[in-house]
Amino acid sequence: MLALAISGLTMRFPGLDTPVLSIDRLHLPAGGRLAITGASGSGKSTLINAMTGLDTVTSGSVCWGGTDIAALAAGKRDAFRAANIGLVMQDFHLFPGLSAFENVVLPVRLSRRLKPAECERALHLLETTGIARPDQAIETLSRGEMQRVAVARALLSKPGVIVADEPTASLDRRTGSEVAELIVRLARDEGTTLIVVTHDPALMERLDRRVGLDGGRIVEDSSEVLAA
Ligand SMILES: Nc1ncnc2c1ncn2[C@@H]1O[C@H](COP(=O)(O)OP(=O)(O)OP(=O)(O)O)[C@@H](O)[C@H]1O
Repeated sequence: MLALAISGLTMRFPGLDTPVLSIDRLHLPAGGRLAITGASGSGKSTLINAMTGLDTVTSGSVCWGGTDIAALAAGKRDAFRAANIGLVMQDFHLFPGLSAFENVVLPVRLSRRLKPAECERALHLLETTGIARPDQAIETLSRGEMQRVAVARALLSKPGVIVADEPTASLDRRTGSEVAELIVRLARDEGTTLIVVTHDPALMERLDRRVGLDGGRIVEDSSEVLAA
């Protein structure tokens, strides 16, 4: 599991006078479970893109267990993300025309040959996430099942952290609640740090800390409220 230490982080975009994101300090211990909330446009996706290295930051540092990914070139950030960060997105990002199993192993297969142990782990993760037929075509699964496949895929390479961007937002309440329970349980069982952007109260209450954004700044931090 990985600890996160963000400091002096800003993200600016061309044509805008002020930074879209300005985070003085955000630390999360290894194994921590953090919810990020905030209104539309408050900077949640921009923060996720910065902390996962999907975007280049304007200034500041984003350290995962001692590696400052803000100081890495894009190619090295991509390699760090592939090795250390499991991503789960709102709209699943699965590939039609492939089976559930093929979707889980696709990111590894795109970079190198799949090892037999990874093949076994993919099948085990699909079983753990409640997918009974690994060879079922992905487009025939229910939405809840699709998100379960995306969770299994995120965990295949034993990442130190799972970052999920509104993972239950496109699911109905009951299915969303089941997926929320699954993500938190697997993060605990697999020993990964967990960071989730969510408005979902059922998911938020399963995490130990909530940070709220407004105008790209942290305006609320439940751990500081508790410490005060
Ligand atoms: N590439 C970009 N160029 C210019 N402005 C951007 C860019 N990306 C994001 N922004 C702006 O940054 C602000 C924060 O956007 P962001 O997508 O991070 O918000 P969000 O909290 O994730 O919103 P939502 O909940 O609606 O997805 C918004 O005002 C958005 O218009």
